[in-house]
Amino acid sequence: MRFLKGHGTENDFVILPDPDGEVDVSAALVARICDRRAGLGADGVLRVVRTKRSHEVSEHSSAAEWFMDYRNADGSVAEMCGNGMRVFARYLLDAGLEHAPEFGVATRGGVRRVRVEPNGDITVDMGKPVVQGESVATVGGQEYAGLHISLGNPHLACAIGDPVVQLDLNHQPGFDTGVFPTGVNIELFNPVGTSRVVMRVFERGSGETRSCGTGAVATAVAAASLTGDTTGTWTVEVPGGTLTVILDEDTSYLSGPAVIVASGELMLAE
Ligand SMILES: N[C@@H](CCC[C@H](N)C(=O)O)C(=O)O
Repeated sequence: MRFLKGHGTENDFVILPDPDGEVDVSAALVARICDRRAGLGADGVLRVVRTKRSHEVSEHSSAAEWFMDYRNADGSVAEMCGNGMRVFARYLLDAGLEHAPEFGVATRGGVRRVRVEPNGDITVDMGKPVVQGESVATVGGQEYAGLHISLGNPHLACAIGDPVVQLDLNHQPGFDTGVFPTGVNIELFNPVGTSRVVMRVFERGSGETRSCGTGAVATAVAAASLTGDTTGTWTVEVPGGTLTVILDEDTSYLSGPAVIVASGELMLAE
């Protein structure tokens, strides 16, 4: 099976081109591919399927030619992946399967529009974030309050007083399974000056990653709410780089770099 490897601010993905939807990618295979010692190593897998060949998207998604079949490193599926979408778009452009400056991609969370910026960065229209209430994450015995926000996938974004660089995110943080029955992506952030935050994330299905696009948008929403704003441009610094989030009245945008770093033949099989 042919593969490519790419990343967006070091949130890294294995890309599996499967235009006709012929490959049955089991959870076990995804977990083996993402294993950083016995496999290629990645935070997730992006299977590239023609929307009309996918059985998972609704009729209105057929407006987009391509479906991003996203899987977490443990093989679980997710509705949306912001950095994955930017890397997926880079692949489509490099392969000549889509053309700049703008096109749509189908996901389990609906169609997302992507745009190529003059500097090569890729921007995704992430849709309107939905604040669903408040909840609490527990890290190292410490409780942190935050906002429950949906970007298609679930997030708990917590502003904390302790420096995020000092947190131990080697273990699953605690969360309220009554509020998040299918799990949650947990962002911990420090506001640093005007419209800038430093963020770390523990992703559902992947553990700590060096960046999370949907998490960056959730973090911007939570940071903005502390200032009483709902709109504006936010710089989100993550261990793997810097992302820009724009919040407006109707939607949100995520921008940053996305690169393909390798391609080859995968020897792993079902
Ligand atoms: N890294 C992604 C989010 C991937 C999905 C997430 N782990 C989930 O299960 O919801 C991003 O860049 O948004």
